[in-house]
Amino acid sequence: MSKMNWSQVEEWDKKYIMRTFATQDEYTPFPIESAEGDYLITPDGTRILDFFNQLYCVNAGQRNEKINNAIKEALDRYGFVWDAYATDYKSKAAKMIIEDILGEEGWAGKVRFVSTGSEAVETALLIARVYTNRPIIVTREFAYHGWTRGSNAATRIRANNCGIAEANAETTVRQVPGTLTGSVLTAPSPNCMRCSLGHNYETCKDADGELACVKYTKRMIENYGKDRVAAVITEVVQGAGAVHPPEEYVPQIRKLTKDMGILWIADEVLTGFGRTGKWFAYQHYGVHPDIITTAKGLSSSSIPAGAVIVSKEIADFMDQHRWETISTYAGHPVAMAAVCANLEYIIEEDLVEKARKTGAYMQEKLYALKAKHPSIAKISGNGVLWLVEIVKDEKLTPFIESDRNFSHQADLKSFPTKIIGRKTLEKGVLMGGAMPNTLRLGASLNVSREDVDKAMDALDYALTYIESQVLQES
Ligand SMILES: Cc1ncc(COP(=O)(O)O)c(/C=N/[C@H](C)c2ccccc2)c1O
Repeated sequence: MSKMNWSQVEEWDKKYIMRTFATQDEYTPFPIESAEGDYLITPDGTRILDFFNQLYCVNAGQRNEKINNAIKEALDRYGFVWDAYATDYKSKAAKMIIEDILGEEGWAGKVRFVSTGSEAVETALLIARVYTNRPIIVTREFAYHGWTRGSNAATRIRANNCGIAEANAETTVRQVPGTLTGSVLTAPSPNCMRCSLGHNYETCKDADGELACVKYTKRMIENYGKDRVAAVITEVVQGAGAVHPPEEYVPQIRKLTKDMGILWIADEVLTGFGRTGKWFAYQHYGVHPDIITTAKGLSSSSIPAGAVIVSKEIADFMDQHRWETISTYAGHPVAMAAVCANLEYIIEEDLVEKARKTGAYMQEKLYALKAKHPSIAKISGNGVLWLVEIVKDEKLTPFIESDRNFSHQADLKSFPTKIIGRKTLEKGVLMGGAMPNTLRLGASLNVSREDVDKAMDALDYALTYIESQVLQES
């Protein structure tokens, strides 16, 4: 039991900290006293299984011993030096990424470290624009690429873009004035179950097998002028927007960008470093991007770190030019020590293969639940990142009609993902999703089979409850 005065912690938390996702009146502190593996421990000693894996970012598990020891060792020497200086940790981290992890593919040239995923995307967008000398970026519906001005201009989560809204009031939300979306085009998301083009996976491919959403993307770029477009940026699996693409999508986006002389940025902030059962999610498709952005699993969030990985061609070009971005903590020596230890741990423990095997087990368990629960319409995913579409009936009616285009005006408590989250917490499991009708499941890459079973039992309990509610209403 903690000796901390937690009522004081909660009082100060509520009194002095600005909160998001809720008004101050709606907000109630959720105190966490410590964390371990896949568990969060509350001040009264309750252990909660975290199937959010925080924000799908603690790949090596909480308080990983190897990473913590490396941080302690680094603290014997550092302090802090900014990115202008070379340190053993930063150079080793870069070498491990380019040679030890990506060396076999042969395309990756250099790395630039930053502190967050948004900064990695900001850097990638800057590099893509200066390298091509073109202004336009193509993003997709429901994309999440960060909250900073450039990365948020490529984000298409309406609730994230829409500024502020009063709680459940029918007032119009107040947009963020001066948002920079003008230089970003929006292509359709490969969201087959609720396709914005009115297709479904069976009907959308043309005689050559091209997906309708890819054809639309091509026509949109042609209409704008491909010589004005710097890059297409994609999450390989849309994390916040919760969309796992059909297998044809990524190879067709790679072909489209190569054919049109446009860069492909793979935003692997959430999917990178083993999350999907490969080092990077693009590797499931036998292609490679021109630029990767990453964070989260780069250090397993032990200390904030992000990175941009660019091709040899882009690295050679940038090497011949003076250019400037300064992020004070980029390449922080202690963060780089954590990155090195994290990558060594993933390699030594073969976490990527463990994630792949856990993915097969989770798929089996989820399909067993699908056979039992009519509210599960679709399961998609791999590794330790799974999406579960929740519906009201066999006509696939969503509980929340606005679905991925919800705004913060909505009654957030009515979202099935929030209802399910409240019920799984009764069983000691944290679970949910940012989108109203789509659960997103994740844990550390070395989550135990017992903990997967515990999460599935909690989900079974929650789905039974939500289906009973639908029956009562009908
Ligand atoms: C593909 C991608 N790119 C960039 C960023 C921005 O990284 P950051 O936060 O600046 O380090 C993120 C962050 N994900 C957010 C926090 C998320 C994840 C799951 C559900 C809801 C939200 C991301 O997923």
